[in-house]
Amino acid sequence: MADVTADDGALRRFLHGLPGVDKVGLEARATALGTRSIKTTAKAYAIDLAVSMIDLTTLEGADTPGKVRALCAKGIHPDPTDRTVPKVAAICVYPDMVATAKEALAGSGIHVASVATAFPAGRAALPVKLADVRDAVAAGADEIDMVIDRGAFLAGRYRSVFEEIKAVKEACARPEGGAAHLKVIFETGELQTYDNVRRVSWLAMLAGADFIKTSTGKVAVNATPPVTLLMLEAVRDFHAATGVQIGVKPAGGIRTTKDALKYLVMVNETLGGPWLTPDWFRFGASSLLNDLLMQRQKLSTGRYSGPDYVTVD
Ligand SMILES: O=C[C@H](O)COP(=O)(O)O
Repeated sequence: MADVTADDGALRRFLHGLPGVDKVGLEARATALGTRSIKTTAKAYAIDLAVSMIDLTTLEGADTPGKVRALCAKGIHPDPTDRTVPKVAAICVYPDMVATAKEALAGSGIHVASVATAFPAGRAALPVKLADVRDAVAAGADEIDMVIDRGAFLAGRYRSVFEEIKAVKEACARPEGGAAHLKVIFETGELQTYDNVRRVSWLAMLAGADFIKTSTGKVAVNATPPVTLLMLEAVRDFHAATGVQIGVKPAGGIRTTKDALKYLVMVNETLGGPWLTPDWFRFGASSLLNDLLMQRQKLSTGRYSGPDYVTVD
């Protein structure tokens, strides 16, 4: 693929040259994939897969070290009475909680993800955003979830967004070698059109995103099936054009097993097996795990357990 990022004009021409999104077709595809039925054995497998793909999240101003430690314990053993339940993929916290989470998760293999770049609004000068990222990486973050500057994107300043993502990617490097993985959050609920979602997906992937993520969970409209499907298709097309595999993370408002399974069907149908692992697909969610545990219990015993079975966050 030619270097479409060589200068401002080339980048703009490329992004505006992407095919326009057929809104009706996209929404119909997302609805159709959401109505596929899943057989009981496949459902049990899919529930455990979904658990293993969760970035178990707490992003509240009132977060305390105790709350973060409790969340980490839950991520390691989601059901203390049943050690066959898999662990989650990551615990997602603000940068000042990274060290606490890192310590609580030591030896578990669960990653610490941290939001950065003045999450959730993304409104700060670049040096402040980069300091935020370096702080989280120095504290031990394995993954950085940055937010893009939606104002710049909507004003058509694509180069600025591109350069910011590149700079954040560089700030993810650890002095001792290696780097935190970079997830780029679009806040799709603020991007106004599906065409913008397709453009920003390509922009982020060209700039070096390891993952593209829908939302912060902090605005009115968060992850939706059509937007996620559009991003999965962009990842498929980027892979076909460059050979580079990029991960996808819908986040915000995904609370039920039914919804999670719809997303897994979309991944399977759009990208296939290579993406059906926690390395390449995640759910950003604070309460989805509880519903997955309840449905898992229902599948194995035929009934829902009592209200004390899962911890209520
Ligand atoms: O990235 C994760 C989201 O902030 C979680 O949103 P949620 O509380 O709606 O699950």
